[in-house]
Amino acid sequence: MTAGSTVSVVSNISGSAACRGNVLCVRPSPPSSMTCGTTPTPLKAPDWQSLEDVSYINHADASFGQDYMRTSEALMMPVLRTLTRTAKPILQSSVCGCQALVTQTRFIGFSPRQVPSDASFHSVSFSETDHPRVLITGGLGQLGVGLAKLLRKQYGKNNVILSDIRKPPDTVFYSGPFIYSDILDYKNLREIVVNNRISWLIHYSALLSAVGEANVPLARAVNITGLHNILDIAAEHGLRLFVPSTIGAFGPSSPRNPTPDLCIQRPRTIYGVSKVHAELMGEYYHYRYGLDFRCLRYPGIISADSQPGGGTTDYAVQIFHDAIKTGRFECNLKPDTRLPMMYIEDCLRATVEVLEAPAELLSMRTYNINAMSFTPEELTQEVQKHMPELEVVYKTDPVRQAIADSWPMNFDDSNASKDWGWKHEYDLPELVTTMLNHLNAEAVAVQAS
Ligand SMILES: NC(=O)c1ccc[n+]([C@@H]2O[C@H](COP(=O)([O-])OP(=O)(O)OC[C@H]3O[C@@H](n4cnc5c(N)ncnc54)[C@H](O)[C@@H]3O)[C@@H](O)[C@H]2O)c1
Ligand SMILES: C[C@@H](O)[C@H](N)C(=O)O
Repeated sequence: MTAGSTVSVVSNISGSAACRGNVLCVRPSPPSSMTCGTTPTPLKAPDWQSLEDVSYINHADASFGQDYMRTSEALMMPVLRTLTRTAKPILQSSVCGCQALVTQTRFIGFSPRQVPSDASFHSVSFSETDHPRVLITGGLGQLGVGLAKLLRKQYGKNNVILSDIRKPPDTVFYSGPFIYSDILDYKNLREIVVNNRISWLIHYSALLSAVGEANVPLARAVNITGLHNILDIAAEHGLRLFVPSTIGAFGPSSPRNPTPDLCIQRPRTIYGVSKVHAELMGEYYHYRYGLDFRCLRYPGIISADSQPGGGTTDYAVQIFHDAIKTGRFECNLKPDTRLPMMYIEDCLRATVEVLEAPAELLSMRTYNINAMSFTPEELTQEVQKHMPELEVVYKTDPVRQAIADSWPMNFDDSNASKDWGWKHEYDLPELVTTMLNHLNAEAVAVQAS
C-alpha cells in the first residue's frame, strides 16, 4: 500500500455524509440519569411525591448538553428539599405503603455525580435471565460480525443485536438482528437498550489509528464523546460493558519489549489518547459507581473474511489478499517494524472469555492479551514458505511508520493468563496456513460461481 492508498482509505471514511454530519452536529447528549440498580433498596427520606414532579430530570433534552450535570444538580436541590418536606409525613403515615414509593424511586434519575460512592449497580447477570441480551456497536467493522456469530452460537441468534451507521450487506442482514445506531445519538442508544432489554453492551465503534490522524475532530467525537454516551447508558441500565483498547494505548515512553499492563501511557495519536481515556473512564465508573466494565487491549488483528478499518497494522491483512490476487505486495511499514499481532479467532474467544469470567477472578479491569509478534520481513518469509513467488516491496507511509515506531513490540499478557486463564492458540505458522487456506478456498469458490 502506498501513501496514496492511505489517503483513499481515509477519504472513504471522512467523506461519508453521516460521519461529517456527526462532527458538525455533535451536541453532547445529556449524561444519562442513572437508576439505583435493579434491586430496590429500603427507602430513606428524601423521597418523591409523584413521578410528574421530577419528570424533567429524566427527560432532559439535548439543550442540556455539557452543562446538564451542573444544571440538573442546581435544579434538583430545591426539588429535593421541597420533596423531603412533603415526603416525610407520607413516609411516616401507615396509610401509604412503602412499596409504592420504592417502585417510584426506581424511575428517578441521578447523574453520576449524585450517586454515593458505595452505590451498587449490578449487571443483569446470567442467573437473572436465560441468556444475556447483547448489543454490539460499530458491528460492521473488522471484528463485529465475527463476534456476533460466536455469541449467537452461544446465546441464540435473537439475543445478539449488531448495530452500525452503515448499511449491512445481505449476508449480515439476514443472519440475525441488525439495527441502525449512531453512538453519538444518546437518546436513540438509550431507546435501543431499553426496548431490547439489553444486558451486555460491546462497544466496537471507533476510528482506528491511521484514519483517526486524518480526521481528528471526527475521531475525538466518535472515540471520546461516543464513549461518554456508552458509559452513561451502561451505568444507568446496569449493563456489563466491554470496550476494547489496543496496543495503540501506549507510546514512545512506554517500555516496548515487552509492554506490561501497568506502565507509562503517553500515546501520540488521537486514537491512543481516546483509548487511554476509555480505559481510565471505564475503571473510574467501575470503582465509583460499580459499573461492570471489562476491557482488553487487543494487538493488531488479522482476519480473512473481514477488512480492517484503517489502522497501522492493516498491512498484515493486506499481504495475504495481494499474495493471492497478484503475487506482489507493497508494504507501508519498514521490513523490521515489530508489532504484536493476533488471529481473529483468538481475539474473539478472549473477548467472550473475559465477558463470561466471574467478577471475582478479575483483579484488574483492563488486560493486555497477546499471541505473536513479528515484522513485515518475518511475515513475508512465512508466506513465502507457501508461495515462494511472492514479491514484496517496501514503500513506507511516514504517518503509519511513526505510529508503529511508538507502539509496543511485544505484549506481556501474564495477568490475563493468571487471572482468567487466557492462552492464545495461533502462532505465526498456524496464522499463515489458516489465512492462505481460507483465502484460497474463497478464490476457488468465486471462480467456480
Ligand atoms: N482491528 C484491530 O486490529 C483492533 C486492534 C485493537 C483494538 N481494536 C478495537 O476493536 C474495536 C473494533 O475494531 P474494528 O477493527 O472492527 O474497527 P473498524 O474500524 O473496522 O469498525 C468500526 C466501526 O465503527 C463504526 N462507526 C463509526 N462511527 C460510528 C458512529 N458514530 N456510531 C456507530 N458506529 C460507528 C464504523 O462504521 C465501523 O463499522 C475498535 O474499538 C478498535 O479500536 C481493533
Ligand atoms: C492496533 C489496532 O488498534 C488497529 N489495528 C490499528 O492499527 O489502529
